[in-house]
Amino acid sequence: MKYLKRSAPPATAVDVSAIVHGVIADIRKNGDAAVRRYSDKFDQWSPASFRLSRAEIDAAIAACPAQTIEDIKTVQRNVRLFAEQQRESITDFEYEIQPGVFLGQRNLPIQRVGAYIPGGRYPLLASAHMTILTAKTAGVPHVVGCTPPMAGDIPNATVAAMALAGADEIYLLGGVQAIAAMALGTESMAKVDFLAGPGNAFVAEAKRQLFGEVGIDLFAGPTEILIVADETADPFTVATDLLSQAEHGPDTPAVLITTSPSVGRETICRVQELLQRDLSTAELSQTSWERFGEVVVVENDDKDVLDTDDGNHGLVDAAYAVADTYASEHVQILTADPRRALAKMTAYGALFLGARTCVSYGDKVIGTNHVLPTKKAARYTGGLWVGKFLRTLTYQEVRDDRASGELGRLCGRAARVEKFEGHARSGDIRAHKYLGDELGW
Ligand SMILES: NC(=O)c1ccc[n+]([C@@H]2O[C@H](COP(=O)([O-])OP(=O)(O)OC[C@H]3O[C@@H](n4cnc5c(N)ncnc54)[C@H](O)[C@@H]3O)[C@@H](O)[C@H]2O)c1
Ligand SMILES: N[C@H](CO)Cc1c[nH]c[nH+]1
Ligand SMILES: [Zn+2]
Repeated sequence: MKYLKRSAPPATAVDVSAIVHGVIADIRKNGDAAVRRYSDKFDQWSPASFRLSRAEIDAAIAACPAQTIEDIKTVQRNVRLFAEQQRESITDFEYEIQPGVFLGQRNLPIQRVGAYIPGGRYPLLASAHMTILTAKTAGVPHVVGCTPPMAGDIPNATVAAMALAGADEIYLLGGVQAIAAMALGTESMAKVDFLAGPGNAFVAEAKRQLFGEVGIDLFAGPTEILIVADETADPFTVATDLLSQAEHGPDTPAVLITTSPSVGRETICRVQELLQRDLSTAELSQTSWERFGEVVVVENDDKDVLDTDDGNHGLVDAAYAVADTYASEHVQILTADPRRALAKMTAYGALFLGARTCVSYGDKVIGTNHVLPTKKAARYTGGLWVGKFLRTLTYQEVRDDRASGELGRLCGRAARVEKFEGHARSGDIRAHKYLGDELGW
């Protein structure tokens, strides 16, 4: 493995965890007053009510161009159809584990969900489809949506997407103050059971700190992209797609793992060219690329790599293995046989197979969820999906006397091995009732 470009992260200047801790503690103690103070401080936003009225929501929708509304509906259809397929893949069942003994599973929606739609830098209306609509498809009866104001005003398209996705309440509130208000509740906002949605480092950390008091979907912080490319990849496409995500903020890792030194070198040149090519977000992208961009060449000098049973695939498989160690949020596969990554890779938020698709399709239009794990959370979770809004609940019923008595005997013995006399007696009385055993106590 050889680095053609290494990341060079700056020494961290802000203690995100401490700032978030302070804001949450203040909101816990002072409720609405503290929420207002932080909204004013961080977003210069202190309206009479953070909650939008029906008239304000209708006005926001009316202010959007007709094409925007039509596109929102088209994309929401894709997101809904995919989420519905996911919902159908989750089944309730009842299983007779032994004669007369029934064990079952039911999937019930969470009752109150808080959905965060990012909006600090960009009006990220697509996140409304991913959070609110997915929760609604899971059957959540009440969804509260929060998004920050945009330059001191209502982000019309975001509000339209939130409303069309089915939000029951919409608040123009951002950052930690929104997350804490939804999780803890205030005088004016009833608390939710579960928080979903992506956000910047402050938002992700606030969700992490509040986990336990509320459920959270996953750690979905600042965006990441990783591309695996072989010699068939077009460096112009690779560079364009790396920069598609680098513009999210100054903290976006954009990584290329390639088996081709020339694709690696060419991509670095193309990135520099593209940054000069009338890219309105070039400043952020450049900062991200300089600080967190990496280009890694997986080389041909490891004999074991090439001596696999898979012949020519050896080197590309080695690239997939390197990519897995990053457990990146988005992994795009630009190789001759992209579907092979499905079999070879295990650690990613979402895979994008082949040059005909791209991360932006997933972000904006295609229908898979774009709320995905970052900071290597893909090692233990996938992205947001209907299943995250469901609680898988079990139940049991014993319909046979003999079965109950026999389980009682087993339970008595099992509990006494663990010194649980009280538990054991619950078993004993059933063995007594149904099998006539003596109660020894
Ligand atoms: N992982 C995912 O699934 C995913 C999906 C979409 C977006 N994202 C990420 O979401 C993020 C969106 O970030 P954003 O900033 O544009 O919007 P945001 O809505 O997440 O955050 C904006 C809020 O941050 C707060 N804030 C800003 N500076 C602060 C400070 N110094 N102290 C405390 N609070 C502060 C403000 O209250 C503001 O309302 C990006 O990092 C993007 O990459 C991730
Ligand atoms: N790439 C983001 C997930 O990290 C999602 C997104 C939506 N719009 C633009 N980007
Ligand atoms: Zn994106």
